[in-house]
Amino acid sequence: MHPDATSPSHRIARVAAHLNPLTPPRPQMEEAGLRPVACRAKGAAPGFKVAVLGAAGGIGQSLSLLMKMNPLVSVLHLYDVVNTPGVTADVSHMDTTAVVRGFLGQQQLEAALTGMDLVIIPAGLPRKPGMTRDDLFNKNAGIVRSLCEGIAKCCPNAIVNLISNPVNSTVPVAAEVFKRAGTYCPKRLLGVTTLDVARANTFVAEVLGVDPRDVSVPVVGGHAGVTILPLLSQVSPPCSFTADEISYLTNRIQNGGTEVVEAKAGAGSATLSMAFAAAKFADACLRGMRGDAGIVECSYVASEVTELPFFATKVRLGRGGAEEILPLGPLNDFERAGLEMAKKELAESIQKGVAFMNK
Ligand SMILES: NC(=O)c1ccc[n+]([C@@H]2O[C@H](COP(=O)([O-])OP(=O)(O)OC[C@H]3O[C@@H](n4cnc5c(N)ncnc54)[C@H](O)[C@@H]3O)[C@@H](O)[C@H]2O)c1
Ligand SMILES: O=C(O)C[C@H](O)C(=O)O
Repeated sequence: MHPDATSPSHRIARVAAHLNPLTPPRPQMEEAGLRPVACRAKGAAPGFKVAVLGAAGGIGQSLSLLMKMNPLVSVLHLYDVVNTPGVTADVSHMDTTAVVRGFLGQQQLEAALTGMDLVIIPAGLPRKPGMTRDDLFNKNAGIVRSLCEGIAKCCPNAIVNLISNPVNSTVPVAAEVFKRAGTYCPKRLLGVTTLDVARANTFVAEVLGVDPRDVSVPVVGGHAGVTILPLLSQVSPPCSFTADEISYLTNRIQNGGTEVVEAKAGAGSATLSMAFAAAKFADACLRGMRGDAGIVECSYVASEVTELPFFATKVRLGRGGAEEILPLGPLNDFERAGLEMAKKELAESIQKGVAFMNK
C-alpha cells in the first residue's frame, strides 16, 4: 500500500467514492493502492453482487436490510422507480460488509443490473382484500417483462428470484422474455415459494407443539390458493395428523396470504414474513452458488415432474441455480386429489403468462 494511503485526504476520497458509487475510482486512489470499497470483499471473503428490484416497497425495504446483513453479499444494488435514495442512504449505514448503491428510475436500470450475480424481484402491486393474485396480472406482468428485459441485456447469467405476483404466471412471462432474448436457462429462473414453506412449518409446529425451526414441510405446486399443496405426509420429522388437522392445516397454508391481506385491511399483503422468506431463499441460492453441497429448497421452476412446464417442488441449488429438480415422492389419496386441482389451475395460469408475451 502507498505510504499515504491511510492519510486523512485519502480516507476522505475513499469515503466520497463510496457515497457516490457511480463515480469511477480515481486514478490517484489506485496509484495509492486504494481500492474502492465495493471490491474489498472480493478477496479472501466470498462475495456476490446482488440486486433487489422494487427495493423501496414493503418487501423490498426489509429484504434490502436482510441482504445487507448477509455476509455472502459484497455489493448490494437497490433499484426502484421511487424512493431509492432514502432507502439506500438508510441501509448503507449498517456496519456490515456489503457496499450498497441506489438506482432510481428506468434510466438507471441497466446500471443497477450490470455485473449482478443474483437478482431478486419484489417489484409490483400487492393485493387488497377481495382480490386474487391473478387480479394483479395485467400490471405486474408488464413490470416483470421490462425488468427481465433489463436482466437479459445486462446480467444474462444472473440467477433470478422472482417474487412478484401472480408467481404462477410471472415466472412463465420471465421465461418467455429470456427465450426471446436468447438467454433463457431454466436453472437460473426461480419463483419464490418459500413463504408457503415458512407458513407450513409454522402452522404444523403450532399443531405439534414443537419449535418451527425443527419442522420441514415440502410445499409443491404453485403459489396461489389450491395450487399451494403442502405435503403433510412428508413432514420431517415424521409425524401423523388427524383428518381434521389435515383439513385445517391445508386450508390455513393455502390461505395464509389472504389471512394477512385481510388483517392488513387494504394496507397491502405480507411484507415482513415475505422479506424473511425471500432472504432465506436468496441465502440458500448464494450458498449453492458458492458451491455448498446439499442445499435443497422448494421453488417454482421449469420442471418435468408433472406434464406442466412449470411446477414447484424441492430443488437442489448449486453453482448454476436449480441444478436438480427433485421428484414429488409418495403422495396419499388426499394429496393426489389436491395435485389434480392444483394442476388444473396452474395450467391456466402458465398459459396466461405465455400468452401475454405472444400478444
Ligand atoms: N411470492 C410470494 O410469496 C409473495 C409474497 C408477498 C408478496 N408478493 C408480491 O410481491 C409484490 C410486491 O409486494 P409489496 O408488498 O412489496 O408491494 P409494494 O407496493 O409495497 O412495493 C412494490 C414496489 O415495487 C415498485 N415498483 C413498481 N413498478 C416497478 C418497476 N417497474 N421497477 C421497479 N420497481 C417497481 C414500487 O415502486 C414499490 O416500491 C406484489 O406483487 C406481491 O403480491 C409475493
Ligand atoms: O397473498 C398475497 O397476495 C401475497 C403473497 O402471495 C402471500 O402469499 O402472502
